[in-house]
Amino acid sequence: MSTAVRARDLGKRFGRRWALSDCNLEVPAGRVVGLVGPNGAGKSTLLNLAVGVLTPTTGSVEVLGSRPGAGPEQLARVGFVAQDSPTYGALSVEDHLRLGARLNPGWDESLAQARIARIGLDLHQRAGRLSGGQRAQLALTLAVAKRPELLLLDEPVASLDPLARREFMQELMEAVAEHELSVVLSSHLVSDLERACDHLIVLGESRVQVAGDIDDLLATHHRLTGPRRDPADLPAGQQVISASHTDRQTTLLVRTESPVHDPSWTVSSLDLEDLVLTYLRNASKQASAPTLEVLR
Ligand SMILES: Nc1ncnc2c1ncn2[C@@H]1O[C@H](COP(=O)(O)OP(=O)(O)OP(=O)(O)O)[C@@H](O)[C@H]1O
Repeated sequence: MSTAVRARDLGKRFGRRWALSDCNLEVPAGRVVGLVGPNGAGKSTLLNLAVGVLTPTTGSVEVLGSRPGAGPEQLARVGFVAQDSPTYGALSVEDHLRLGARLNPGWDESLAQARIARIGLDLHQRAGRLSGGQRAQLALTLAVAKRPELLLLDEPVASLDPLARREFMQELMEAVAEHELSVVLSSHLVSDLERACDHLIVLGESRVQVAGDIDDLLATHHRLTGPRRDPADLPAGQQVISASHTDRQTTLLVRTESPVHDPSWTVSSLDLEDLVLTYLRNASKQASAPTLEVLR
């Protein structure tokens, strides 16, 4: 199976602050990947590293088997829509399509025209006069019509109203089905991604908290509720992600490849949001825990 994005010990530091650190990832091709995390988690940094806009401070990243931005061929294989769907305000929709055709060797003019017509954009309208949602659709059209193998989208629905959000994701899914794309898209909200994505990367406090196919993640994480006990007593292979206790009762969120047979537990499944929030809570607890530090 080919790999869309592979990161090895990838890190990026701005001044004294690590925007991303110790990032190890292997994203299979053909997936729609949701990249989720709160403000400042490192999502844009990871996408900008993957597209070659930023260079790593540590480690390496490979996209479709090559270094990001390695040359014109590599650039043609990757579509990128940066945060806030950048377009040229003074240029019309038609000018954008002409620019796309001029700059991209694999440009699919009929795809671009059909998409613009379907969305209902006026070819003569300047991009500066379009609504935020329309600009996002224009930017997505430019990225899709270059016929990339991988599409990287940085918070594409952030500025859209709920209906436009839904339509945008629908359009994206159609593009994925029609053109066998791999997609990585970032968001703060799991609910934006739940329907569309089959793979998830959760970033928190500049680190990957958990990553994997969503079906696997949901099948291997369970909530266990039962009489109060020490999580350290669990069998090997049951990794405790979070634990909470009352006087009599313990609730654990565990990750395990095997079924839980212990009859003293009531085992229930998690939804994706529970899972993401648990990992993010852990990350912020670790970040705020006091650490010994050598000051220079
Ligand atoms: N060019 C830069 N110079 C300095 N610091 C930066 C730069 N870009 C990002 N950072 C810092 O790196 C951290 C991660 O930022 P990043 O934009 O990757 O997060 P994000 O998850 O995309 O956030 P958001 O959801 O708010 O867009 C933040 O603390 C941010 O302030």
